[in-house]
Amino acid sequence: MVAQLEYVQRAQTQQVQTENEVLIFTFDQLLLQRGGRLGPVTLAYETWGELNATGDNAILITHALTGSSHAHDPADPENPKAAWWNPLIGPGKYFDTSRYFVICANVIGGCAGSTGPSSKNPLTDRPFGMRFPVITIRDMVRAQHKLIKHLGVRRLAMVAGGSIGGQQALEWAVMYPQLVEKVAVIAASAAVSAQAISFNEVARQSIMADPAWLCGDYLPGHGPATGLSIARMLAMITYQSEESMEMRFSRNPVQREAATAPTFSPELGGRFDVENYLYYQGDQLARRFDANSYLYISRAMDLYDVSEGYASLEEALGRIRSQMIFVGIRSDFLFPASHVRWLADKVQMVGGNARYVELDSPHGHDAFLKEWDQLTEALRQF
Ligand SMILES: CC(=O)SCCNC(=O)CCNC(=O)[C@H](O)C(C)(C)COP(=O)(O)OP(=O)(O)OC[C@H]1O[C@@H](n2cnc3c(N)ncnc32)[C@H](O)[C@@H]1OP(=O)(O)O
Ligand SMILES: N[C@@H](CCO)C(=O)O
Repeated sequence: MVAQLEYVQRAQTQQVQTENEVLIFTFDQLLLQRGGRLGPVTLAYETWGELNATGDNAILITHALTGSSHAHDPADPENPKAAWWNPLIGPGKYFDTSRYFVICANVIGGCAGSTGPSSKNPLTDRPFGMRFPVITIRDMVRAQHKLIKHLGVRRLAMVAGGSIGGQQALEWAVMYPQLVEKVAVIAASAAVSAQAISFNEVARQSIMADPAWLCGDYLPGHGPATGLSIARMLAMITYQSEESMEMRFSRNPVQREAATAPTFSPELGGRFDVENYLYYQGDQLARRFDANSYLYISRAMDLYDVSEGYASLEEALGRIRSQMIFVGIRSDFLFPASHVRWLADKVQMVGGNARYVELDSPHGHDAFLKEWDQLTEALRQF
């Protein structure tokens, strides 16, 4: 009886607890930045800690391109592989769940429970595929705003994220200046470079060139695995650095059994350890991620320009009221540290409260998923 009552209460608030602790919030519709509307919209999210009575101890964590709501795993809290920001979240950690109510939601366009191209189009009862509308970072943030209102959050103590998560964090500061006390923008800038767009476009072309892509109408489990895997191989190069790849792989021969046997002559591929690493990473992503989501989210990353819709970049950044920290990574060539520093300076120039910190890491862009001590130290400067 009690269980049934709880179910009814949850259903009334459109919040349903699933087996793996991922919660679901559904709302009617979202008006989209590029026109049109999406609805109903579902967000899959997780929370850790308790919201206080005044509703002002919440922290929103925003994820990157292939992430999910699973930023923390209380069942395996010391394992960085169990959840993507596990070493930063938990009781006594930087995002201290004994004091804060930490929230992370899968972005719209994603494939980890939130509405995306693999969701059913209510008009056709089939997956959206390429009928999914173009979505932007601002759309993702507006959907998150609905979620935090639904959860009873009155003011966010912090929004923090890296890469596309950093773009979302920045957008929070500009769109909802009164709602956020502190914002951490990690390895992200005001808009990506031509070089970053180029890498993303080659990745998308490799997905769309795979005959299994079928113009986006592939059946679940029968997607363009080869195209997606090549897209990830390319992207993994951009998440590292020449320095880290030399350190890790150099010209070493394969050190372990090939992850996916290449179909061509062994003389033409699969000889070097770094090749094997890329095959493995490509294969892993093809198993866990939806190719159409990759197209849409990588495009949202390209399209993001914090000044869009404002008279100038200064006008956009002049809206910021939060205390800002910008974290660059010395060896990041996808979001170069100089671009992150430039943005921090711009925020200061328009009167904002911004600080820049640089991680002295050889690990390239993905250092925000590895350099736990440096990240904690940088964020502690808040
Ligand atoms: C933040 C977000 O929102 S996005 C989500 C982030 N998560 C991901 O990207 C999930 C995929 N994970 C990864 O790519 C990585 O673990 C990162 C980016 C977090 C760290 O990258 P790395 O420094 O390369 O990590 P690591 O050394 O653990 O290697 C990653 C994998 O490659 C394998 N690997 C490492 N070296 C080699 C090699 N020489 N040959 C073949 N495979 C290799 C590892 O065994 C590991 O496999 P596992 O994931 O099954 O344990
Ligand atoms: N490795 C991260 C970085 C992208 O910014 C991801 O896969 O989402």
